[in-house]
Amino acid sequence: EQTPLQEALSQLIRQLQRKDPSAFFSFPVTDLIAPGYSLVIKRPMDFSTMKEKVKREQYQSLEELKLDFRVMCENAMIYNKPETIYYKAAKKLLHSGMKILSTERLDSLKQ
Ligand SMILES: NC(=O)c1ccc2nc(N)sc2c1
Repeated sequence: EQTPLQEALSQLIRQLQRKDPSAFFSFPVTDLIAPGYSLVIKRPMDFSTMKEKVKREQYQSLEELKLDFRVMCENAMIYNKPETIYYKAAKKLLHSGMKILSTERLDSLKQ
């Protein structure tokens, strides 16, 4: 029952999640584990929310998924100090994820 776009986006999220082995980005960050998070971060994002958006067909394009992915990583680099494992994981995830989501890579898959 998934559209081709939903199928493609689900596959990309699976690939991105493999780059987050500690699962720091699997679920919404709570104020319980991250004091004051909801005061600092205006646009929370995580992989479970992205998957829900795919399911509800709330992404019209790959670009929109890329935006949420970037926001998710940047949130972690705003809230967490540079010396933390969360900041470092976010920086690494952003770089590896942007390669996975790069259009030239995806175009090459289409040919
Ligand atoms: N994605 C994040 O920014 C993140 C994830 C997990 C986590 N656990 C903590 N104790 S602070 C924290 C922050």
